[in-house]
Amino acid sequence: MTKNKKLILDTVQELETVLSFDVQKSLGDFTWKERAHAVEEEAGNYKIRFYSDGLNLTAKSAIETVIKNSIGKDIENFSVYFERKEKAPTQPQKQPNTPSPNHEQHQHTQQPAQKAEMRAPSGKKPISGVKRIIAVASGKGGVGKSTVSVNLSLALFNQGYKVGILDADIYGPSVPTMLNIHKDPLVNENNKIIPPEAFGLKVMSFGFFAPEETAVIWRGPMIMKALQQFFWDVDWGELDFLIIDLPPGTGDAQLTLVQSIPITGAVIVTTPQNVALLDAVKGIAMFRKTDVPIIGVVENMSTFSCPACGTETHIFGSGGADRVSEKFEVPVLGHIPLIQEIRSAGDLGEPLTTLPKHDVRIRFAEIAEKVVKNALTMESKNK
Ligand SMILES: Nc1ncnc2c1ncn2[C@@H]1O[C@H](COP(=O)(O)OP(=O)(O)OP(=O)(O)O)[C@@H](O)[C@H]1O
Repeated sequence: MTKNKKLILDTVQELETVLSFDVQKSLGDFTWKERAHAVEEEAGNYKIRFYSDGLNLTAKSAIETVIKNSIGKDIENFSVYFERKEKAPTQPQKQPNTPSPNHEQHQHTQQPAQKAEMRAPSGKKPISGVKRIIAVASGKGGVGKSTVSVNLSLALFNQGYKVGILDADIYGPSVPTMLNIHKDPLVNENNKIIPPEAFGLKVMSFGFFAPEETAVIWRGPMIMKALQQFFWDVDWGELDFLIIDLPPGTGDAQLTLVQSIPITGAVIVTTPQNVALLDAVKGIAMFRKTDVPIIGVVENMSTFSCPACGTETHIFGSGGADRVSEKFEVPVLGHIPLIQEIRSAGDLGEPLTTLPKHDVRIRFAEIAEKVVKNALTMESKNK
């Protein structure tokens, strides 16, 4: 039991790295570790004692959600116990039937936690030298998000921009393979990580640090800490665009990520199937709620080109991205066909956008032009 209490306290104290900037700011003069100061256990119930001096209800709710998301998977019965560290100079008269101002207890016994509001905090921290950050997202895995991230990055590079790509997909970091990078990043004299370069792109990926088989055991706080290092401890130099290949889905990792840095806009990747489109819709909703503009939708694997006769078949249905576009008033940036060459180019680390005059290169060039145009429009609106 004692061991459990220590483990819970250690885990909670590590959560500082996943707090939004708004909550971090509201901690004031107390550090997170000072506030999350003890864990008590009685009859299998764990009480996490937290000093809440100066915190408003929104901050408390966000703190509860962060704690619940971290330890709620492993421990069923726990409560966050908010109390004052410093006694108020004069204790107010206690009103009948009002709770004591000194503590409020929030029990989490099999009850859904209060959902923290999905609002983008104002305190986003820019990445030094990076002019625009574009998130490439999909509601579901395997739709070609990394393929689009890599080829879009190269298409922007082909148009003369300075481009970096950050592979934030902890569960399937495929960018190093797709760009054929097999060298480990070095650290410069200022202790900044130097991103390896491939085909003119600066590249950073979880894949450099965690082999695929170990990546899945990383827990939320570790992932967030690593991501934050990728934002602010990498020597990105001067970039016109940083493309971030997000992990698939719309969970807490994605949410924290989009709330940490000022994202110019998001590109949503989908395939024409209904199920993928529903996931794309969730992705759009997440970005809208966090005030990140949608640059547009790329429909991947839209048609199958028969390598023998060249016939185009809509094997996953058709018009999906157009339906999303109409419903949410977001532009369609382009359609990429399902062709075996894209898969083999990905496996070999020779992206098709590096080959002159290839149809896929032309399609991504058009997508990149629209991305630049829309991103610049968004940027000027924000000024
Ligand atoms: N248009 C395409 N035609 C043929 N193969 C494709 C196409 N797009 C992607 N692929 C292949 O599909 C597989 C999954 O693509 P990719 O890794 O880009 O998807 P993802 O959405 O990033 O997946 P994950 O969620 O696992 O990160 C890869 O083998 C890739 O080469």
